[in-house]
Amino acid sequence: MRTPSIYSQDDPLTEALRPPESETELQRQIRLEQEAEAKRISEQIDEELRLEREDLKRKRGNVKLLLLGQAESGKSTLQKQFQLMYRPHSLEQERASWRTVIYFNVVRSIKHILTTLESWDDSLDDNSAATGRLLDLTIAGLRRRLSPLVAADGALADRLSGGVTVSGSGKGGVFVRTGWQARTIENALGRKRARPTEDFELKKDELQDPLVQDVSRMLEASKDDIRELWAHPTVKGLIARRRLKLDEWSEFFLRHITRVAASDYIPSTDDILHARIQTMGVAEHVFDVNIHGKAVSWHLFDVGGARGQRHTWVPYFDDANAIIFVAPVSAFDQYLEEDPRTNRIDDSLQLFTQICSSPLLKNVHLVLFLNKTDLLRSKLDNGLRVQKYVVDTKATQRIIGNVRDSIFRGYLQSAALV
Ligand SMILES: Nc1nc2c(ncn2[C@@H]2O[C@H](COP(=O)(O)OP(=O)(O)OP(=O)(O)O)[C@@H](O)[C@H]2O)c(=O)[nH]1
Ligand SMILES: [Mg+2]
Repeated sequence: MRTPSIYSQDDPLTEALRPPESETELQRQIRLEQEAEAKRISEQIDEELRLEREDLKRKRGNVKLLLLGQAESGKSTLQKQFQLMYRPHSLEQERASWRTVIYFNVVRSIKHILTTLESWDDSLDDNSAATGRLLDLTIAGLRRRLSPLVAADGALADRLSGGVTVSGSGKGGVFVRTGWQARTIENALGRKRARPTEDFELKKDELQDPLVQDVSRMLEASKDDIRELWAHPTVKGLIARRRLKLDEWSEFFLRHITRVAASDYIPSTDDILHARIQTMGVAEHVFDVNIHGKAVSWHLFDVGGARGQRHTWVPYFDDANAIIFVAPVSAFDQYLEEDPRTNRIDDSLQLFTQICSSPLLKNVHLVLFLNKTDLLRSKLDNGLRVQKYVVDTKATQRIIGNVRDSIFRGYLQSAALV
């Protein structure tokens, strides 16, 4: 009787694989080696399949979300809101580096006011010649005293951008790439350093940045002059006549100049949400979110919205799960920085139409986020009329009665949804 064998006599496959009765010792050795190698390969394949399955499982818990929209629509601000909700500690770590951005925003605003005043035609003013001369003298004094602060504009821009300039994306805007917060400190110290682990370390470094320290000293010394400039009747008059247009963040920081110019200033969360710096390329932010007890990783891609940046979005379309399209409804009286002939609402509508008709995005969930409604309300309260600005005929036809609703309808119409 044959000894029991692993080769079952009932299974035809096993029967076929049975070694021949006449197998020599050498042949047996070779066969066993081949079987061991086959087993190793099979186990390797099993392991690879297991890893692939795990990866797939992990990916199923991953959500890729794109934040799209024109420049200044509020994408990075929305991303900061996500950060506040899901990774507040990381915003805490960045807090001090936002000081450089806010100083830059303030210096740019003062520069913009002074430049506009330079080209101001005094025949537009109602004041008598004597009062006009007096006002001129006051402004000349302010300009002289504020000039060292205004001169820091270029150095602050370089600190933030690392000296990288972007052509064709607006007039002299400063763009930052992902990870700019840590790089700003590296640039300040002029050497590479490990990522900061403690808030204190970051604050200390930032406070040691000689440029930021200089600007802080100048701001503190100039805060009365800045307040005087901001409250000056000529400046107020130019704003009222819309000959001087200030961005929302400019007005915000100038209103809070006493606090911002204090030597121990650390930006508040509200300040960080108001700070303005343009995004370059695509910046990924990962948030672990617990949804009904299941951990999901949200990969939020915040993109640069200026026209010169939009080509960088396309590689991210392929495997996106959802898009939040950010539309600034208050922008009806504004024009693109990168193309001053194009109304911002018209550009936003066009962009939305392109996104909606892209075949790459046909299976992607789309959220239309109508942003800056607070500014829309205050503009309408101040008597601005949407019809005067928006040239997109489709949207304009709809702009009757409730303006917010009609802009919304314009978006839907452009997307061929109504
Ligand atoms: N008043 C008001 N300001 C807002 C709102 N959302 C954003 N902002 C401000 O608008 C400015 C521009 O916002 P960002 O988030 O930098 O714009 P962005 O879309 O990321 O712009 P790019 O990076 O150039 O594409 C910032 O100063 C924000 O504080 C809003 O709902 N209301
Ligand atoms: Mg941005």
